[in-house]
Amino acid sequence: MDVPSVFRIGTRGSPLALVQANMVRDALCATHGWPESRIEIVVIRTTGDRVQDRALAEIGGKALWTKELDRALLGGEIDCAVHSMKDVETIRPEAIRIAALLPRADVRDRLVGADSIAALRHGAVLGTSSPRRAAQVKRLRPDVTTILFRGNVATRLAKLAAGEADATLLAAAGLERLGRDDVGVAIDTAVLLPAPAQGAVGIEVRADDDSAGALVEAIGDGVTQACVGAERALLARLVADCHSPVAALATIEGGVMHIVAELLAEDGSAHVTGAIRGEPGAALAEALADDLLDRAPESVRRLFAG
Ligand SMILES: NCc1[nH]cc(CCC(=O)O)c1CC(=O)O
Repeated sequence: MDVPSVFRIGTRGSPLALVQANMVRDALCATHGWPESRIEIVVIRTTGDRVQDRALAEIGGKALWTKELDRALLGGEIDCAVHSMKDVETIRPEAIRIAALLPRADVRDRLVGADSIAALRHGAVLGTSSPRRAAQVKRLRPDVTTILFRGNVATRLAKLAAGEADATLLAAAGLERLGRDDVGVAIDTAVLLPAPAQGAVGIEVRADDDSAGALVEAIGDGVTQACVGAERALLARLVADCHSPVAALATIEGGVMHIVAELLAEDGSAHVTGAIRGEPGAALAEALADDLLDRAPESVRRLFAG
């Protein structure tokens, strides 16, 4: 195989992104018997990193975390790009391929600032920039209001400590990777269903780069790829993305896939949930998406499927 002497991993520069890039480096070195010096980590600044003061959905919405990495990948500056799959747009350029997913971490959200959603004080303020988390908490607690919380994990925890909100929700996976799993309490997925692809780190390559593709595929986890693939197929069928108030979780047990999903009105005043069990794959997720759209109240359905 034609292998470059140095394998370049492209990543964003946030502390979480760097940890995730290091995880990919370690997996590649362990699997291929490479010394660490074989890998170069290339930090690329994205639009999402620059713009901190507005709702992500407002600033032109799409590809905030991926556009610059895509450009570097397609331009041959890097051999692969590492992403939190939760932040990767539903529809990717044809010239880019998700070659592997690392084994998925804890998929749950952690609540910081209270012991449970029920225990939030009356009229509590939740800091979040996630339409899904805002809608889910308002559904359970209509008295709660939300304010926009952006920035990386440390920034959000600092805002909470400064009293800007009573509580916030953060992905357990991100906290764990940053060594902060002492923070907050994990909320059961039966209470707060996570975002599609939450807890999954993906590695993309150029679709025509068979050499990088094979090297990266060797560190992939098949179950994670199937489950995250199904969650992303559900998003695609809904014409939704990471700014949509949608939650979904696919799991596989004994070769059977189980998908649970939830669509919400942005203020949590309406929602629809559903589940399906069957042969792993996109078709199963699409069937669940169609069922949810069929049953969704109008205030929910109008947010989805174009
Ligand atoms: N949108 C930001 C983002 N993207 C991925 C993670 C956490 C790591 C993961 O879910 O894999 C986070 C932070 C958070 O939601 O708390």
